[in-house]
Amino acid sequence: MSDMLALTMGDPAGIGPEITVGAWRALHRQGPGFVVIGDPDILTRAGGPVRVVPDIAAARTAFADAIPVLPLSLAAPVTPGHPDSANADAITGSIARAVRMAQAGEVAGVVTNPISKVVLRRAGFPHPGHTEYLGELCAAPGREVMMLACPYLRVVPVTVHVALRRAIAELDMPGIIRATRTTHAALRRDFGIAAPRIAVAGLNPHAGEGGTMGTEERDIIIPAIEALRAEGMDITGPWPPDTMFTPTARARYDVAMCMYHDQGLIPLKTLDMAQGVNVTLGLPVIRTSPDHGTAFDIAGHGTADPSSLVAAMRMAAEMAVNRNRS
Ligand SMILES: NC(=O)C1=CN([C@@H]2O[C@H](COP(=O)(O)OP(=O)(O)OC[C@H]3O[C@@H](n4cnc5c(N)ncnc54)[C@H](O)[C@@H]3O)[C@@H](O)[C@H]2O)C=CC1
Ligand SMILES: NCC(=O)COP(=O)(O)O
Repeated sequence: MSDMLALTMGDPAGIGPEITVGAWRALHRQGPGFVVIGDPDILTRAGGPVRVVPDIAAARTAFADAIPVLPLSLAAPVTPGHPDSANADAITGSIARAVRMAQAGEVAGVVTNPISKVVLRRAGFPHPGHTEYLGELCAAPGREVMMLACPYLRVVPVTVHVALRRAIAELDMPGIIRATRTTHAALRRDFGIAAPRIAVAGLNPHAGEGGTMGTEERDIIIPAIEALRAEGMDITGPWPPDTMFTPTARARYDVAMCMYHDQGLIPLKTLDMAQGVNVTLGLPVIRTSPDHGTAFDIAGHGTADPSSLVAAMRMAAEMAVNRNRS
């Protein structure tokens, strides 16, 4: 099994280049090692010692001394903080190449730098984000599940990048069951949790208060929980969302299945944005990323914290070891 990871360039006008340099500084002695698929000049400008390499073997050799880069050309010059949709093909091309390398076994996993969804959308990119694009690249559309994890909490949003009104309308029993089965299997295979304890959030205040504050719990969430329990899962809920993230409540579960994006991501990022990692479950390739975005407001200032990218690298390497073992 390869011990190297592929790191995508992300949006070159965001903080990706500087956190890449910061992550290399944190990891170049002990690893995990990584190779960047991106523009070497942008990384040099961000302060990194950079070495252009022809392949993964050369990248492994170079990693202790410099950031190894498999070069990729940009269509437009880069000004930090000012993204340009002209670079969309290079940004998505970096992701596609990283996935091909993982599929070929050249790298143990893919770590992605942040992209801007709106910048890619303007260039015609049809996906809401990496997660769905990865499903397509792995020929497994619809199998991908987003999870965010930090040392204190794991959350899976059952509905993801849709307007809140649509998330509520689209919430259904098959969606909850699919996301929970994928999460259960991934916690066993990639995270070494033999019998995952799963907590399911309600959608409405007080988890519907017996149907007086909403009926989704009664009609959708409870039937899904009962079906999953019948499969043998250790699963509880629906829990009132306002109290299920307290320290006492969190001690009772390994993952919280959340009904919409912000229900899970707000507690996670509030608890520990610096160590938060975004993981894609359910795919044949391992993929992690920092939990934050492109941070255009501080790009090029030299103040971006690389901790989340470092945590993403470490988590991808640990997942690869667990997956290999299982
Ligand atoms: N995995 C990915 O590719 C992700 C991409 N995004 C995209 O990023 C873009 C910007 O999203 P926002 O909501 O503004 O979130 P953001 O995470 O980029 O920024 C939110 C705030 O946190 C700060 N921040 C973020 N990362 C930081 C770091 N490493 N060090 C220091 N400060 C940091 C920023 O300066 C900003 O004030 C959007 O287009 C969004 O779609 C957002 C999340 C994940
Ligand atoms: N809020 C999480 C996020 O935006 C990451 O999305 P993705 O690009 O990993 O699909």
